Amino acid sequence: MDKSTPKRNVNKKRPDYLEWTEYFMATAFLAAKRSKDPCSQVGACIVNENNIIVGIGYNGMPKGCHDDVFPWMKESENSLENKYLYVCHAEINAILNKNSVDVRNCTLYVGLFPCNECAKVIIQSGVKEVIYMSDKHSFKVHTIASKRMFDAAGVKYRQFIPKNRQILIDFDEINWNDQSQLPGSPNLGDSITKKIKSMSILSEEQQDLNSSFTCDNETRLECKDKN
Ligand SMILES: O=c1ccn([C@H]2C[C@H](O)[C@@H](COP(=O)(O)O)O2)c(=O)[nH]1
Repeated sequence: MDKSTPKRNVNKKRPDYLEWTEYFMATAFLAAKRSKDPCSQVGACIVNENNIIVGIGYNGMPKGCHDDVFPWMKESENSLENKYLYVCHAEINAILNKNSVDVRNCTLYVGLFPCNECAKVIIQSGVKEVIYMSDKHSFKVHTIASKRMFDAAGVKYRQFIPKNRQILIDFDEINWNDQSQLPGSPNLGDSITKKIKSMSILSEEQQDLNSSFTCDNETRLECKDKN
């Protein structure tokens, strides 16, 4: 184990677990990493009353409209060459991707306050609450219209205030061979590579592949927008 890692009490509940709201917003931000939009990557995560995720989505081109073919521009004089006529918003994709019968009484976590078109679909689908990260378009008419509709329809909305500005995903964080987790298993060191190499179960070629994997196997979920 890393000498700098503080000792943990293996007989007590882990204190540094993710709270539900952090977990769901982080899931929305992780989904946003799939977006090809060069300017705004938006992710959404829909959760039912039992804290079960029932839909995830991000902004992207519709099926069959290839994202290498359709435009990502935003300021072309020819509006047919701008992305806006084509991109499916994250909220719509999350609702359409649902793996439950419906999303009635669900909560939608989203990176950006929903536009008026998304707000209509959110209301009609029965979502009861929207938790958003950024309200950077609050002064724009489509956001004002969204809030007017949410207020009239009784859809609650509130901004997510993160406890931590960053949540780190480190594929090496969990030491699977830590004796305190798996009594009796050998502690072969912290890195997956070291463990697998010392078990001598991989060919040279596989070990090389595995080493290159461990160079960049860290994903940072950054809450870039503070608004
Ligand atoms: O509620 C929303 C609003 C916007 N989006 C997507 C649509 C576009 O891909 C970008 C916005 O691009 P800008 O360059 O920032 O204008 O965000 C969404 O998914 N949901």
